[in-house]
Amino acid sequence: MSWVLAAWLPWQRWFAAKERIIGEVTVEQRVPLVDRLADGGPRGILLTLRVEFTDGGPTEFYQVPIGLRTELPPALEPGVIAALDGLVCYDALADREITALFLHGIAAGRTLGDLRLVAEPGAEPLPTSGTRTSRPLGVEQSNSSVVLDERYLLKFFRRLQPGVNQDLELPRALLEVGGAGHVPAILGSAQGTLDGRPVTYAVVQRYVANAADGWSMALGSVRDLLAGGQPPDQAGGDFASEARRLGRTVAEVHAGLARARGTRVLGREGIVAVVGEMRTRLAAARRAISTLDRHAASLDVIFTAVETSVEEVTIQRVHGDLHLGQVLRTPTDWLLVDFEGEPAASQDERLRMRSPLRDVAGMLRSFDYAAHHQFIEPGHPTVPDPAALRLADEWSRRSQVAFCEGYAERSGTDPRDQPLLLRALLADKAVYEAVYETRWRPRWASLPLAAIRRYAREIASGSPRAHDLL
Ligand SMILES: Nc1ncnc2c1ncn2[C@@H]1O[C@H](COP(=O)(O)OP(=O)(O)O)[C@@H](O)[C@H]1O
Ligand SMILES: O=P(O)(O)O[C@H]1O[C@H](CO)[C@@H](O[C@H]2O[C@H](CO)[C@@H](O)[C@H](O)[C@H]2O)[C@H](O)[C@H]1O
Repeated sequence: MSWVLAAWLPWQRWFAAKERIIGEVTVEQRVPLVDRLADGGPRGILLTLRVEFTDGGPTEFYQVPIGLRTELPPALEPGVIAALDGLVCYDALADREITALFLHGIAAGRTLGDLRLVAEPGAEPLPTSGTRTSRPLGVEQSNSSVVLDERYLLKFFRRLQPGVNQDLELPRALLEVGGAGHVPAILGSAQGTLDGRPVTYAVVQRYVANAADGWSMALGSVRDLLAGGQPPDQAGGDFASEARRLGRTVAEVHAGLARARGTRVLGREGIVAVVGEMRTRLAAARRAISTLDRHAASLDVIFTAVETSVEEVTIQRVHGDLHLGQVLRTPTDWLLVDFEGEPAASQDERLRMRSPLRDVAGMLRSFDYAAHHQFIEPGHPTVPDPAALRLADEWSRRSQVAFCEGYAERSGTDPRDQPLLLRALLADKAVYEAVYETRWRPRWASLPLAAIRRYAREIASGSPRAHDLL
């Protein structure tokens, strides 16, 4: 079984270590979930896999809910892993008879081997039986989520790291301080132990059915704008009021996280350490993307400016990977999802306090992505039409400014009032994105690379003025 999984894992979207060569896969834990083989149903097992690599670097752990059946219904075929001893073995994510067990198990407070299924204290109770539908969410994601009865979202954290997952911890923290209005309600979780420490296998949230994700909304707005050919402030596709509202929401979530987990002030030494991380990230990115070499000196100018001129930075727990795909627009509000931080981050990195401007920079980058996404669509000319490019730039700038204004309305401070730090964070995020895209979606890499080129040019042409950043 281990060698079968070793061959199967690298092909899975959620397998994070794409660039490393697997040495060995062993089953770290095996939790029997159900055995209905005798009456034509599935046998379900939750496997925790220990993955070692030939480079001798850090071990990683992944979970795979496995199903075994004598005959596989067609809907489960995409998940097939192998045929084993007369049974078909498959990733059980699409199997309602297995996924519903988590929902019902949480409702009943069941313990299965090392796995504890726990209802969230004070939350709306989950059903103990009778779940009729279960469908994989079917969106681009780093983990795997399933929608049950169009009402509950069961999210399996594929790569397991010891410690309570931040996607559970931070929404809980917000609830403690009465600030959970901007996140989907957490209803339950699956907990276990890994390396002797608690680990979160999965969470159940309220599925927000009547919502549009920010990324799709932004793309729609840009499309409308280009179809009309009017400047964004006169066109139907203007996103500024949504961006302003989103800025307010993000500021409120930051205020909630600060109330719940506190803040600290980072002095010069701490700032130098943070800039050191940015330099390390850039150096690693340059090893993977040689075209970054020509911009490195300019980016370093801004990093040095932060080190030498920024006296102190207030830090706190933040979202960690905020972008338009992580926000949902309901009829009344914006909600934030996925507090896990950047997918490749270690648990220690995820727990670290950061400047809230890191999230602001993530969202500002996202407006830039949405505005320019049209230019990387298949069939689009390699050199964009200058008029379309001008409109896209204007859409991005208006959305960024409106977001900052909304943020300032609620927090009392405009992110643009910290131009050096904001610019360094924007550059750092774009460097992260360049690596992410090169690894996962090479066609998209030109989006952050174009931004890095632009930042480098702006930095080289003089020091940025406070409100002139975006
Ligand atoms: N509670 C929810 N209700 C509705 N849609 C959701 C919910 N949580 C997440 N989503 C959608 O699913 C997508 C992926 O979720 P996310 O938590 O970001 O997964 P991952 O950590 O695997 O990337 C989000 O971009 C959002 O559009
Ligand atoms: O949502 P995840 O936590 O998996 O975040 C990762 O994937 C994102 C893409 O799905 C990636 O975001 C980048 O692309 C988005 C559009 O698809 C864009 O809105 C973001 O601004 C851009 O960073 C994210 O960086 C990565 O960590």
